[in-house]
Amino acid sequence: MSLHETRKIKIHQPENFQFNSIPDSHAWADLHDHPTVEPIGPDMIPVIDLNDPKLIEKIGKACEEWGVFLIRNHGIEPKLLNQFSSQMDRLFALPAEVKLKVAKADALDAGYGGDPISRFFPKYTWSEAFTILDSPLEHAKKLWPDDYSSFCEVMEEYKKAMNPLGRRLMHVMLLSLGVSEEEINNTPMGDFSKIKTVLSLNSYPACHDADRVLGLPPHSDNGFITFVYDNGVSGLQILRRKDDNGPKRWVTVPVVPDTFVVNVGDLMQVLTNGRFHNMVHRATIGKTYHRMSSAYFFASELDVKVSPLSKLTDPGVGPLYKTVTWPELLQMKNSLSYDQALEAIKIDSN
Ligand SMILES: C=C1C[C@]23C[C@@]1(O)CC[C@H]2[C@@]12CCC[C@@](C)(C(=O)O1)[C@H]2[C@@H]3C(=O)O
Ligand SMILES: O=C(O)CCC(=O)C(=O)O
Ligand SMILES: [Fe+2]
Repeated sequence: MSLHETRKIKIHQPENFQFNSIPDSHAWADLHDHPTVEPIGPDMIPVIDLNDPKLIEKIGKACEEWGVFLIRNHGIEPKLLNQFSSQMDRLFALPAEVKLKVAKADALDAGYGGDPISRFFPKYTWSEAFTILDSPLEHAKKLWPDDYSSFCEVMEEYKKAMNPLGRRLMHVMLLSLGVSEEEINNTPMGDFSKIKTVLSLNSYPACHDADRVLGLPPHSDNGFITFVYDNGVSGLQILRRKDDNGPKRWVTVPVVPDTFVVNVGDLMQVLTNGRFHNMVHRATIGKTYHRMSSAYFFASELDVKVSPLSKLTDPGVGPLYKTVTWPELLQMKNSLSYDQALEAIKIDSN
């Protein structure tokens, strides 16, 4: 099975997002299903310094309690991040007719278009995305026939720099659960050829009626972990998950310079046998500022079967999830209700 065997997507970019009033097709009714709160007090999302002597402990706690945290001192050069942001600006500033030259034919293809999850919701999103599966070269040549190399170089460099960071974090996460180095080496992260990464660039134009539109509907990511980097405009919100006796609420992720947001995805939940939980999040729209973000999905190669680590399965209970590949998860999200994929591979322990 490939990532591409999915339903067709239609491009639903509103005409450069210029409307006097929000069309019904883009007006969401249920954005206030839960209250939105600021990240303060008990809702303060952990910010973790990767040089912290208590790193393993802190990451483990953040994954168990939150499923999301910010990292600083991550080692990615500011110069590269500036170049990366400039290329994102350059891409989304292109006229709509140019971007549509590299439109995705299918929801999970590389290229320009909407995000794959919007198909599961009755309204369109106020966003556009550009997905890089392997090399962006073919698409960049169509977007900038005379000047495509700088985009490709920066995207490749970004992916190359992020890969070891992904490995390092996954390593620390598993160490925090008491998994030994040897066991980690037997997981997909122990073998470079078994990791697959995808880079998605997202653009969320400002909207005068921002409370009625949505950038990305609530979802969890499918891979192990995702790194989000944005242009300093807030908009990402997470659904507070930890059962802290409080009501469910959307917590706005703070904008902290020089950090990445890291979130736990579905494959990580499977690998850790539910010790770490995926994290539901959404992207909201601002009234004044155009937000841009990138999501670097760190997952396993398409044919790698991910199953709970034996070290993390309870002797009497066994694994909680059946073995699954990344495309199988995507496929299940396609054919079942969007949030039922992990339920579908749950092993009934009775
Ligand atoms: C490989 C990919 C990861 C992704 C699906 C995609 O083809 C490109 C888009 C990614 C995205 C973004 C929004 C949420 C998500 C779950 C989705 O449906 O499309 C992720 C997918 C993922 O996490 O695997
Ligand atoms: O834009 C963001 O902050 C989040 C993007 C995201 O969740 C995704 O691409 O899966
Ligand atoms: Fe996401």
